[in-house]
Amino acid sequence: MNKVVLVTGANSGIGLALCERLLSQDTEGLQLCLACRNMGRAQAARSALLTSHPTAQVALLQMDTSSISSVISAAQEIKLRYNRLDYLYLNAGIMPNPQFDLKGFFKGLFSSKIITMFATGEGILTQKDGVTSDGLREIFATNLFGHFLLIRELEPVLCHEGRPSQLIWTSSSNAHRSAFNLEDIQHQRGTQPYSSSKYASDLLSLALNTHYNKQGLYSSVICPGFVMTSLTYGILPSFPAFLWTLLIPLFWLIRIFTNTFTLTPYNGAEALVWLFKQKPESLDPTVKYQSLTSGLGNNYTQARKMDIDLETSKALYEKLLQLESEVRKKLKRKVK
Ligand SMILES: NC(=O)C1=CN([C@@H]2O[C@H](COP(=O)(O)OP(=O)(O)OC[C@H]3O[C@@H](n4cnc5c(N)ncnc54)[C@H](OP(=O)(O)O)[C@@H]3O)[C@@H](O)[C@H]2O)C=CC1
Ligand SMILES: CC(C)CCC[C@@H](C)[C@H]1CC[C@H]2C3=C(CC[C@]12C)[C@@]1(C)CCC(=O)[C@@H](C)[C@@H]1CC3
Repeated sequence: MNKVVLVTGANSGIGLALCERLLSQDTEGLQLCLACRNMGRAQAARSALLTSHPTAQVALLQMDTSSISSVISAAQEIKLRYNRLDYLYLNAGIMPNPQFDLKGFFKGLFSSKIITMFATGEGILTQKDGVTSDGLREIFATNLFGHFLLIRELEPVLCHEGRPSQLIWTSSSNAHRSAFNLEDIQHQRGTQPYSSSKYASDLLSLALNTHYNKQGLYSSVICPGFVMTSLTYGILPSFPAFLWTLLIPLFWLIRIFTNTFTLTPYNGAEALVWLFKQKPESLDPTVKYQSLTSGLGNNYTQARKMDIDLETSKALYEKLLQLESEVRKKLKRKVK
């Protein structure tokens, strides 16, 4: 039977590399659906995939994860097209208006935290967040809440006892407990909305396992490591792409000390591909699966314990349900 795989944010970077790698493993037995906000870029990604895999089944779906109405209509379309989804990769993500703290970076270079700084970006990155047309914080809506709503909408095609389905989140080692506040889940008051949204996805994944495992739905999180994509190029906007390329030998050197410098989308997708091959029942819901690349360039996946607890994950889940009911009410009023 064909496996149906839906990937959000599939038109570039890690999402696109994941699609390419899945098709390289099994072109015939897969039905891929690329869920993207920009259909022009989605078409280009589909053409690229079909060039290397001409017989592959690659469908497109328009979805903007930051928009409630877009997620709801995309979910309706998915339910019309497919009886079941085997894998849902929750990969779309943004880090808009990043501010790189150069002073903090140089301070970190000469401190004992140098490896942690390169592995997690801790202490050197903040972001200026925006507000969506639904009135939600943009990073929270795009990285977390849109995906939460999508899962809720897709329950009928995801929950099947006997044949489990998998949710796989592209989280980050930049997810820190200190950036997250249960009283401010959208991170309206702080300067690290990206870290907060990724920490929230770690918590949510645990809560989803608590709620859905009995119904045959499992959730896991991964970190792709530091990958050079449009998201990371945006961190130093005045730095042209060719300068990043010039830095690659330096990054290879750093990789000897921290194998989190996966650098290419292909390498970064390692843990996503690894999870595709695992039995979901055998996975640990309290670990993050990390894509790693050794100094010699070999890829592997390693499980790392997350700094999360069940109580906070349940509390976040309740808050998300409450927010969901509020936005649905608002949407109904708008339609009337
Ligand atoms: N690069 C890195 O070092 C790391 C990345 N990550 C995570 O990996 C994931 C993929 O990022 P990466 O490949 O690096 O970056 P890219 O910018 O290349 O990919 C991000 C993808 O998400 C899509 N996207 C953004 N906003 C929306 C939206 N509102 N609705 C639908 N799709 C959207 C983008 O579409 P569009 O082309 O239209 O913008 C794009 O396809 C993200 O979740 C990121 O946080 C985690 C750790 C490290
Ligand atoms: C110009 C200098 C010589 C080199 C600057 C390097 C930094 C821009 C990077 C060093 C570690 C990187 C990193 C990320 C972004 C770019 C760096 C800060 C992330 C925060 C990107 C998003 C994530 O989710 C993290 C896992 C990355 C961690 C490492």
